[in-house]
Amino acid sequence: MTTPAATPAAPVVAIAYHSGFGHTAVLAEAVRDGAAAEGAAVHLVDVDGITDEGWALLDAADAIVFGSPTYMGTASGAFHVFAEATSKRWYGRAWQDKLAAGFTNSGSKSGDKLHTLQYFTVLAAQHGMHWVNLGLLPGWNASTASENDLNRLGFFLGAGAQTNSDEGPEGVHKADVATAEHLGRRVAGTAKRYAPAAAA
Ligand SMILES: Cc1cc2nc3c(=O)[nH]c(=O)nc-3n(C[C@H](O)[C@H](O)[C@H](O)COP(=O)(O)O)c2cc1C
Repeated sequence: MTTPAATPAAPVVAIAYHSGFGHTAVLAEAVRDGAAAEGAAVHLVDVDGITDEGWALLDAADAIVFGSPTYMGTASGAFHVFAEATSKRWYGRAWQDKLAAGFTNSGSKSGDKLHTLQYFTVLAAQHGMHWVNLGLLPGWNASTASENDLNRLGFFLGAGAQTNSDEGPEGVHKADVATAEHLGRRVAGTAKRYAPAAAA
């Protein structure tokens, strides 16, 4: 007698983000859409003034995607306040073995965004989380390439976006939005395979 194949539970992805002026929020929503398209239950958690309900959503997630604008070459002050407050989880190893990933947005093409993504990886490692990288080759790096390529800014650690300093949230580059969607799909797909709760 054959038993039906187990249907894995939908993975739960939480996006812990800050956005001072709404640009990074557009990317958070794109990560959400990508993860949802891959079958995840997704929660957007604005970490600026995070509530008990927000903390509970993060605690219950299989994967937490960190997102922040790059301010002065690192994550924003509000994100750092949140990161320091995660120390309570760190003491109890509450996030051990969850998946983690990250995205950032800034005004310059580079703007030292790599440092923000690296900061997220260290935060994740301190919590014993497993980092999910972007998983894309760099775009826009050949004579035949286009600025509309996925991963047009060529990051490997996570999704990097650039928004012109004189444009509002509607100016977030469509290729960067698509790259953030890709990250959401990748995190949800990885959670289906590896996250303890999703595989249970
Ligand atoms: C205090 C401050 C510091 C900034 N530092 C950087 C930086 O280091 N590199 C950069 O490229 N852009 C920098 N910017 C520009 C922001 O990253 C950019 O405006 C971004 O789109 C803001 O995203 P948000 O609307 O989600 O806050 C800075 C902006 C502010 C307000």
